[in-house]
Amino acid sequence: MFRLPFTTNAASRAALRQGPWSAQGARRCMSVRPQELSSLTPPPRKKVTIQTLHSMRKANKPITMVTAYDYPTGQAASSSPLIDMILVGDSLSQVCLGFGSTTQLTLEAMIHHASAVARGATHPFRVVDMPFGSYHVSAEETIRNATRLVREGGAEAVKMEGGKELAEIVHRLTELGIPVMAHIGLTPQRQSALSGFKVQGKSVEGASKVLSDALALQDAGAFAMVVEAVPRELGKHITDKVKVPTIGIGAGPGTSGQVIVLEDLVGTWDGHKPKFVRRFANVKEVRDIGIHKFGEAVRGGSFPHPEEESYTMDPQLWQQFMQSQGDNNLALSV
Ligand SMILES: Nc1nc(=O)c2c([nH]1)NC[C@@H]1CN(c3ccc(C(=O)N[C@@H](CCC(=O)O)C(=O)O)cc3)CN21
Ligand SMILES: CC(C)C(=O)C(=O)O
Repeated sequence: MFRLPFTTNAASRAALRQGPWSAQGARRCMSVRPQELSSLTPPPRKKVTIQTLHSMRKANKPITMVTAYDYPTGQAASSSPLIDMILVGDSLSQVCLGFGSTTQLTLEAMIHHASAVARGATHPFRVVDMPFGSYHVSAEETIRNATRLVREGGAEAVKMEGGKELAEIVHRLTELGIPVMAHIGLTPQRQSALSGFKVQGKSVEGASKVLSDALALQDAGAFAMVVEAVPRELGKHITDKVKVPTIGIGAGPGTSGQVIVLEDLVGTWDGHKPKFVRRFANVKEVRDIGIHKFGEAVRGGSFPHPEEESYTMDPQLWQQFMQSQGDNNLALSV
């Protein structure tokens, strides 16, 4: 069921479902009577599944994925029918929690945030990152942690960073019914071992390592893979060689889809900006103007407006109350 918060009647729900992406829809909404709306609105976007994603890859229809970290961003990521997948990425650690790297994120924090995203999300397929250390110790512990992400975090699949060394655990999880999205190329959790955030697969050996990781993880059962920060020639070549969807971030236009951090694309993150980030909106500016205007209005005494933005009490009851307090000043003070 397609859920929309904030609305109380069927007509406004239908109008909202039409959404800001459809200028034509908006015009129609204004020109027809509410009871006619439901017949004009397109059906809500169907729930995206692994099968949907595999069909899209086959049909060469680019797949879209954005990150989300909490209930409102889960809703935001679901606000367009053009978004297919949500990633509760461990970039959460930096973008949302203010840590210096993704390695500081705990499993508990990830579960806390992923479950909020799941409550806000509608049709997109939800993937949750396994935090650093949560899939490193043993198969048993990895399975226990992935299970918690599914059961408590609402994950429909988990993602883990690494190459062929993960093939065995990817196979195990897949067999148990926990779909795994691989993450190859630049793996930010290994930032220290890689001596920084560097484009991967630029040398002959490097390119062949990333390709062999992709093939090994596909064979192990990964249903899709993130390919991060590799030359675009390699991004395309890997996509041609594997059958599962490749979702690129800094891997060029030749992958099956693209993923980007939500705060990067809407412009609320003003930290480091990798080359592959495009800012599609400047929400930070709008947000900060709003906050400043609130400050100005309170300082200037124009907020809140006494009638429009506050409550009042029956004058007789107010009088009784003041008398009960032994106070003879009966005038309303505000
Ligand atoms: N806001 C945000 N966006 C992200 O995409 C992101 C995060 N945070 N945090 C976790 C990881 C870290 N990521 C990063 C971070 C930096 C570069 C980066 O600066 N890359 C260099 C490559 C330079 C080269 O080797 O040529 C660049 O300049 O783009 C890439 C990915 C991607 N992830
Ligand atoms: C950058 C994307 C792919 C990611 O893994 C994250 O947001 O954590």
